[in-house]
Amino acid sequence: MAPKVAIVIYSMYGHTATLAEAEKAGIEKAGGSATIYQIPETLSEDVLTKMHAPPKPDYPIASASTLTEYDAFLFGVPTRYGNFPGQWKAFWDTTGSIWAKGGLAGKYVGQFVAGSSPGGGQEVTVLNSLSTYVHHGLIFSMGHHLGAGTFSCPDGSRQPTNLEKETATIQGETFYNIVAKAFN
Ligand SMILES: Cc1cc2nc3c(=O)[nH]c(=O)nc-3n(C[C@H](O)[C@H](O)[C@H](O)COP(=O)(O)O)c2cc1C
Repeated sequence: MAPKVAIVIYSMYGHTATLAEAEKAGIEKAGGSATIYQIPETLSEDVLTKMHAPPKPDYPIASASTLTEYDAFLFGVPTRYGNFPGQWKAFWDTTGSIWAKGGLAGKYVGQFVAGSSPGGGQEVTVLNSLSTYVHHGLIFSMGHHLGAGTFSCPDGSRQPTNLEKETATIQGETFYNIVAKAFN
């Protein structure tokens, strides 16, 4: 049976979304498939406009039940003040009970990141806080100690390079090959 993989992201300016597509390409290259979700936005349209955020990408919104439908996850996490965004905290707060009850034990997780400067964030806390719940949690790291990554420069103008997208694709392919072994 092939594992079902969800790539779950928060992306305000599109960098994390670009890496998510590259990760998905890697999973497909390995013979798997993946669905990209985004977690709910918590900021108002007015605030998003003031932050010059473009319209959201057209991905389905992840919910608590989403997490129970998949075997493995790659989380796309942009950096906010050296940590993960409040949107991710709000999502864990609403879904953490599922993780806490062990309802997702045996799931595999990995992550990739975006920031304004190389290594700008401490997003590892997303997985650290989760891995206490998720047995066999697979924290797969490639290149940057938090998985594939990109940086946007302070004005957001720098887009993910081909090398960064290639690293994300390699991470997706490798992640799927490792997880698929556990399902065969
Ligand atoms: C409120 C705010 C705080 C940020 N804090 C950091 C930070 O601490 N370190 C960093 O490297 N980048 C920081 N950034 C830059 C974002 O991580 C960067 O724009 C990244 O590309 C966001 O990913 P996205 O394009 O998918 O939204 C911040 C951006 C915003 C809007």
